[in-house]
Amino acid sequence: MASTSLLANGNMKKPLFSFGVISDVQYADIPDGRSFLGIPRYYRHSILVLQRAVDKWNNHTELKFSVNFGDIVDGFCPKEKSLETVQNVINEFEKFNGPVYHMIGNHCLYNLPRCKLVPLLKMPSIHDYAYYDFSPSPGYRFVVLDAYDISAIGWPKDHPKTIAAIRTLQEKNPNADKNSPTGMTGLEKRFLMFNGAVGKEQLEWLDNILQDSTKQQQNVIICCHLPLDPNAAAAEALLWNYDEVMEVIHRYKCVKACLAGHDHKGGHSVDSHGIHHHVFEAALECPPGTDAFGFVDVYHDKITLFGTDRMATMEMVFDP
Ligand SMILES: Nc1ccn([C@@H]2O[C@H](COP(=O)(O)O)[C@@H](O)[C@H]2O)c(=O)n1
Ligand SMILES: O=P(O)(O)OC[C@H](O)CO
Repeated sequence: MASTSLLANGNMKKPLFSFGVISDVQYADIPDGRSFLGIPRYYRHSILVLQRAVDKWNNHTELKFSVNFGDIVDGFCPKEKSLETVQNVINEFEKFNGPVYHMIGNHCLYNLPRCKLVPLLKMPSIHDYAYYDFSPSPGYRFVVLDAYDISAIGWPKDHPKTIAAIRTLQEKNPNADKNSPTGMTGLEKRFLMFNGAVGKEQLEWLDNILQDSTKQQQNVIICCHLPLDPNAAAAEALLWNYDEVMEVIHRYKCVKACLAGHDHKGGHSVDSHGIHHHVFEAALECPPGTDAFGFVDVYHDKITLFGTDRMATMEMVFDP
C-alpha cells in the first residue's frame, strides 16, 4: 500500500538507478530459536526469504546491483558446516543478475575468519579489509564501511586489532561476559563484543573519499552493518566509535544517507545535519511465509525504499 501511495504522490519520475537490499539473513540449518531477548528466529526459513528477494530483484529487471548488509550465516551454525553454509548463501546471492556488494557482520565472523570471508564475498577491497567504495552512476558514490575493523572477533587472537578491541572492552564493559550490557547505562551499552569500531586508517580513508566525492559533486550513501545514529537503533547495536565516524561525515555535505543492519527490528532517524539513518529489518525474524527485503529507487534529491512485508517503505528526501 505504501508503495502505491508513494507512486500516487508523484513518484513517477524515472530514478537515476535502483538497487536491492537485504540484511541479517543469519541462515543456519538448525531448528527455530529465539534471540537473547526472546524474539523468534527462523533459521531455516531465512534462506527462503533471500531466495524470494533474488527472484523479485531479477523480475524487477532494472536493478543495477544489490547490497547485503551482513550476517549471512548465524553463529549457531555448527562450525564444521560454516564454510558450506556460507557458500550456500553466497550461491543464492549469485543467482541475482547483477553485482552484489556485501558487508561482514558479527555472525559471519563467528563462523569464518575475515581472511576467508573477504575473498568468498568477492569484496573489492585490499588485504583482509572489508571496506571499499563504488560509484554506480557519475553523481553517486557508495561507501561500504567495515564495522569490525577493530574487533575481538575475526582477526587472529594475537593481531594488534584484536588486542586493541579487547583493551576497549576491558575499559568500557565491566562484565565477565563482554556481550552483556548489565549495569551499563545509556550509549555506553554499545561496548559489547558483538559490536566493533572503524580504525584510524579506515577513518582517514573515509575522510579522503568524502573529500573527493565533494570535489566530484557526488551524493554519498554510507553502508555499514552497525548503525551510526543513536536515534535509529538501540544503544546495544551501535558502532563503538559511531561518534568519530559521524564527526568525519559531518565535515562534508555530500553524505545523504547512512544505511545499516544488525538491529533486527529496524529503525529510522534524521540527524542534526539532515542525514537519514535507516536500519533494515532482519530477514531472520520473518515468520514463515513472510519477507523482509526491498529495493531502493535513487534520485538526485531523494531515495525511496520499497520494502516487502516486514521491511518498511520509506521516502528519504535530502536536505538541499
Ligand atoms: N541485552 C542483551 C543482549 C545480548 N546479550 C548477549 O549477547 C548474546 C547474543 O545476543 P542475541 O541477540 O544474538 O541473542 C547473548 O547470548 C547474550 O550473551 C546480553 O547479554 N544482553
Ligand atoms: O544479530 P545479533 O544476533 O548479533 O543481534 C544483534 C542485536 O539485535 C543488536 O542489538
